[in-house]
Amino acid sequence: QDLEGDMDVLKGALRTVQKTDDKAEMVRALSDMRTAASDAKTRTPDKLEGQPADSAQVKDYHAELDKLIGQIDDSLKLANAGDLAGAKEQAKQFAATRDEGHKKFR
Ligand code: HEM
Repeated sequence: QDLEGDMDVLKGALRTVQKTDDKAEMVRALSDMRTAASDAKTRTPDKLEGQPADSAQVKDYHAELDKLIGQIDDSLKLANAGDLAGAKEQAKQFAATRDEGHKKFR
């Protein structure tokens, strides 16, 4: 799984999160997003190729993905509690993190 593949999973699973009314399906989609975001942390975007692992930019890349993972966990908590509307509301915040990440690293 490369970074593009991780991003494609994020995109597809987010669409499921936004439209499903099935608790198990939503929990699965959010879990898939969590796995993809964690995997993305092990990849290097082209823009950061050659940057040392401890550089400010690489750290910021990881921090942006950790922010997304934290938001996914908040949504997962709600979904697991059966609050699908709340989980969807929380998932609206993913887009801002996505846009931030893309502006800086895509
Ligand atoms: C829910 C959140 C996100 C979604 C839905 C999303 C979706 C996508 C999609 C659809 C692509 C194009 C992939 C392709 O070419 O097939 C992409 C590329 C990319 N995204 Fe995201 N993204 C998200 C969050 C992030 C975050 C948080 C970061 C950075 C911290 C990030 C960094 C990148 C980079 C670097 C690329 C270019 C990858 C490449 O083609 O090599 N994305 N993203």
